[in-house]
Order: sequence, then structure tokens, then C-alpha cells
Amino acid sequence: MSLLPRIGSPDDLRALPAEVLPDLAAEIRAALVEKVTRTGGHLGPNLGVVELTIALHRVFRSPQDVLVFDTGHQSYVHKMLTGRLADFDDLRQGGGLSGYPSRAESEHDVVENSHASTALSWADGIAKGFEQTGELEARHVVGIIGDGALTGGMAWEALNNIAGAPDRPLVIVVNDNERSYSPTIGGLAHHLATLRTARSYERVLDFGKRALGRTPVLGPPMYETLHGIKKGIKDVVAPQGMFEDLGLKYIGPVDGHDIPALEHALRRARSFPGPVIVHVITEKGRGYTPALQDEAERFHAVGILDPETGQPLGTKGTTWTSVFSSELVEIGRRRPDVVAITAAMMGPTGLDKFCAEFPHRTFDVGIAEQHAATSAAGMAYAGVHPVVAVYATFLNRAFDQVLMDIALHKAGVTFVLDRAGVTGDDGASHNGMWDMSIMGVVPGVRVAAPRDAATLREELGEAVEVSDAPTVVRFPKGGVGDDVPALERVGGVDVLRRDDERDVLLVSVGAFAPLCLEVADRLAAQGIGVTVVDPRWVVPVPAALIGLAAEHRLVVSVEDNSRAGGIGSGIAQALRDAEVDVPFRDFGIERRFLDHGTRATVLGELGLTAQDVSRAVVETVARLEHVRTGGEDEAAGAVQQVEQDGAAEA
Ligand SMILES: Cc1ncc(C[n+]2csc(CCOP(=O)(O)OP(=O)(O)O)c2C)c(N)n1
Ligand SMILES: CC(=O)[C@@H](O)[C@H](O)COP(=O)(O)O
Ligand SMILES: [Mg+2]
Repeated sequence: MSLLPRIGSPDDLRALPAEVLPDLAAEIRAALVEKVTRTGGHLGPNLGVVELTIALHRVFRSPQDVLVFDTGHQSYVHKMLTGRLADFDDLRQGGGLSGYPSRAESEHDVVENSHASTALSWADGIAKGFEQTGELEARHVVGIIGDGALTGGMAWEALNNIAGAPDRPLVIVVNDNERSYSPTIGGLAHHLATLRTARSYERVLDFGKRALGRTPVLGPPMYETLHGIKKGIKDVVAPQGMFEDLGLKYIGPVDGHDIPALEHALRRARSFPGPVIVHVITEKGRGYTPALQDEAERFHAVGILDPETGQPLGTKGTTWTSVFSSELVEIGRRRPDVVAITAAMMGPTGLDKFCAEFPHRTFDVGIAEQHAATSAAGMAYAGVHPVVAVYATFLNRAFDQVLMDIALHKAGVTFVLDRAGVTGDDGASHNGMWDMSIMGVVPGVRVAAPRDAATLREELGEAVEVSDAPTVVRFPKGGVGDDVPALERVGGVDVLRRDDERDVLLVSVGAFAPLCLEVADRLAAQGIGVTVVDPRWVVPVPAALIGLAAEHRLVVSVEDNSRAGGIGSGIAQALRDAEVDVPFRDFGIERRFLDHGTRATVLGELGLTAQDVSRAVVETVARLEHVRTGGEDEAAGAVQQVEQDGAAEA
């Protein structure tokens, strides 16, 4: 590796002679495999954009010119070419390099949001802004969007606006590798395929141009002839594409691994005085041969792998996703009316098993959560029960559809939210920390937060029985722990522990049951009696929970969701409405964006650990005791003891 370490900025890249660029691409690929198989991350998407990113940074001058990457998971090469190669050893680690663009890391990074289909709206807005400030003459704006992200509704809202301004320069690069996780679906995918078949004539043209470019006399007329031939071929092979029908200049398809062809196409686009699409054909995972190649879906984002075999090093036990996946198949066998919908994430959400057994009852709508939700309302109207499986954070995108198309019409639709709560290493926009807040304002909705595999199966079964309202079942990323048995069930609320003294009612939301039982042990060691309960269905707040609250001296809730509008605030409101005057304290995620890091690290930073919660509860109990008795010593003594416990453990 002798070229890549010498690149500290795009200027260094542009100073390289063209003939060494293939060697540079090889070095980048080797660095990606070496680094990402150690840390985990988006190996496939980045292996596919090595040459494209080299060409982008040679033709455009970032940050003077603005490069906007859609979703941002394919920005590792961009980071290597903008001086961050040395930081890749800490990729996606707390305090280390983000797996997405990060303004704090570099002036070359613009969009940090990892939710897909936003780049073209960003680009349209930046171009409009530069037009206002008079900078558009001197600064090019480039949106780089994948074929998957192009299936998202926002992308078409942006294209409509961009195409409506034929005199506002803007470059759109479509990175077409025919895949999201799974193969890209729908009419757009078919159209891109049609355009791809014309790949050969673009190569003929490029070859002709370069060859003829060297014969100034004969060149131009011959080029015009060739161009005419190309136009003729194109009209036969690929009639005017929809992009041109929209009024967008179309350049392509271009071989996304041919740097000279890419630079040539991007230079043409850069000089075009209006909006232009460069359709680039790339291969996801290019250059990485182990078995993973044929599991492109898994290859999209990899865990820590053996760089030789490509096989995951960490063995995975039972995951929440696998429990859901198997249970939905069981439900599908007994309920022919149940159908499944994914937003381009069949495997990651666990719908692949259901699809294998019920292919005609499984629908992949592309990266289109809004359409997933409202089309589910339509399916419910037609008499089936849709189960929409998405990552919790992506439900944000379909809030209005859940509210106004599903809940308003009392449609029986079940949302299964995987990756709910702190996910960690994918950064701020991937944490599933808002779903219970936004669902909390939806009239009629019912939200379940299972604590283990058994309650996931049970609550999923209960959810699909509801035919007149939206239901939500949410669970976190990764491995599911052992089942946590209940001592009894009171009005639908599971009692997990009941001490003699009813000092504290500890409301455990979802997967935090083990944490809450550990908190109860710590409190009991301080002589504080605890009842630990799992409401199971957390929206609306169960009446039985309020009844239990009235029997205790302090109520505490712990949830893996934002405190703003979360279950805690729902409980507080229910206590007020029931005029149950008991002190209440809720623990959850502060209302801020979370930096990337492992889930455990982030939860620790949030104080969502057994030690932190128990210490805080002891302090509260002590304060209440102080208020009740006015004494000083027992309050201070209890807190001091907890501090000592904490210090001993630290
Ligand atoms: C709104 C939203 N839904 C789902 C995802 C999950 N996701 C991340 S990348 C990806 C596939 C993107 O495909 P494409 O745009 O073609 O990029 P590629 O990975 O092929 O380079 C998906 C579905 C997301 N980031 N945002
Ligand atoms: C970029 C994106 O949205 C996904 O690829 C995500 O990074 C994968 O997350 P999981 O690893 O939790 O499936
Ligand atoms: Mg793609």
C-alpha cells in the first residue's frame, strides 16, 4: 500500500497521474476489507463505489463543490480520500469514526442522517440556496443516490422539483447496483434495467470520443457521426428514458468501475447548464470473493468477519428477529388472512422465512415506509391483516400514515418494530428511540413491548387478533435473553417480583426486565421492598398498573425510548388522571441525539444501568423518607452506602 496513505485530501488525489488510479482502487479495496471485517460495517456498498468516489473527487472540488451521499453508509471511500484513513481502526466505535458522514469529522461531510432517499432533497435545497446567495455559478451540487434509495418517495418529490428548474445546474449520480438489501423492486428497477441494456452504446461513444479526440482534423465530424449512430442505437435499444421524459438530461449508463469513463461522464455533467442524471452501473461487494458474495443481503452490512473466509467470527445465539421470524410463519399457517410487508429489508427484519413459505402473501414495497403503511390500510380495508416489519427508527417516516390512514380508519394493521431502543453503532438516526413517543399520541393504537421470546410470541399473537386499530410490537436489536417468568398476571400486567414491603413499584418496559430485576436486588439490599412489573401492553397504560401504583410509596419506570412522550410520561399522566397521588420517577433516553457507540456503552452514558438506576432510586427514597420524617442521618446514610457500593464495583 503506497498510494493511499499519501492521500490526505482530494487535492492529493487529483495530483495523481491517471495511470496509477487502478492501483489506488486496489489499495482502497484492500483497506476496506482489512478494516471493515475487523470492525463490522457496510463493506458491500463501499466496495461498489471505489472507482465512483475516486472519479467524483477528481472531477468535483469538495468542499467548494458539495457531495451529498444518500443514506451515507457508502461514504467510507469518501472518508479515506478526505484524510481519515488512519481513523478506520475505530470505525463505528464510541469516540471513533462514524459509519456515516459526520460534520464534526470533516468539512467534506454534509448529511449525517442515515435515513434513505433524502439526498436529492438536500441537493435541491442546497442548489436553491446557492442560487439565492449567488454561489451557484462557482459551486457544483452533486447528489449521489442508490437504486434502492431511489425507490423512496422523497426522492421523487425532489426529482419533480429538480426537473421543474431546467436552468438550475444540479448533478444527480444514480449508483445502480441493482440491490437495496434485496434486489431493488418495482417499475423503477425494471426501467433502470432497460437503461442498463444500453450500456454498450455508451462505451462505444466514450471509446469513439477518446480515440477521435486524438485526431483533431478527422475527429469532430467523425464524432458527430458516431454520436448520431449512438442516438439511433439508443432510440432502438432504449427509447427515451423516463428521466429524459421528466426533462432531465440523462448520461449513461456508465461503467461504474471504469475511472476514465466515469470522469468523462462526470465532466460532461459538471458542464451541463441544468439538472443532469449520471446513471452509473456498479457491483455491490465488488472484489471481495469469499462466500459472502452470494449472500449479498448479508453482505450489505457485515459484522466482524474472518477476512479470509468472509464468515462471521462472533457466533450469534437466538435473536429477537429470529423469534419473530419463526412465530410469524406459525401465525401465517393458521391465519391465511395475514400478509407481510417489508420496506426493502426482507432479511434484516426476518420476513424471509414468511416469504419462503408464503411468497404470494409477502410484499416488498422498496424503501417506502409511507407507502408500506398506507397500502397496509388499503389491504386491511380489503379484508386481510397486514404485518408491517420495519426498524423502529424508520417508522418515524410513516407517522402521518399510521395516524391518518390506519388509526383514523380503525384499520387492523400490525407494525413489528425491530431495532427498537438504543442500537448504538449506526449512530444518531438509527436509534429506535422515538417509536413509543410518536405512537403514544395515536388514538386507538396499542403498543406491546415484549420482555423475552415467550412474551414476543404471545404479544405478537395478541396483536394480529386486533382488527379495528393499529397494533405495534417493538423489540431491540440482537440476542434475546432467557425467558423471564411471571409470578402472576394482574389485569394483563405481569408481576415479576413481589417483596413483602411495597416501597417501590418498578415498571419494567420491554427488554429491560433483567435490568429491573437487578435493580430490585440492589434496592432490597438497602432494605427497600420492590414490586417489579412488566405491563406487556404499554400504550394505553393498563388500568391494573395504576391500581398497583396506588399500593406503593414510589413508582419508577425504566424504558428504552425517549423520555419525551415515552411510557414514563404516559404513566405520569395516567396517575394524574386517576388522581393517584404517588411520587413517580421515570428513566429513559434524554431528549438529544446520541453519538455512535456500542449499545452497552451508550446505555451506560445514559445512566440506564442497574447501578445507576438503583443509586438514583435510593436517593429518591431517602429524600422521601427525609420529607416524611424530617430526619437527616438515615437519608444521608442510605445514599452514602449506595455510593460506597458503587465505588466498590467501579
Ligand atoms: C428510510 C430508510 N429505510 C430503510 C433503511 C435501511 N437501509 C439502509 S441502506 C439500505 C439499502 C440502500 O440501497 P441503495 O440505496 O441501493 O444503496 P446501496 O446499499 O445499494 O449502495 C436500506 C434499505 C434506511 N437507511 N432508511
Ligand atoms: C444503513 C442502514 O440503515 C442499515 O444497513 C443498517 O446499518 C443495518 O443495521 P443492522 O446491522 O441493525 O441491520
Ligand atoms: Mg443499490
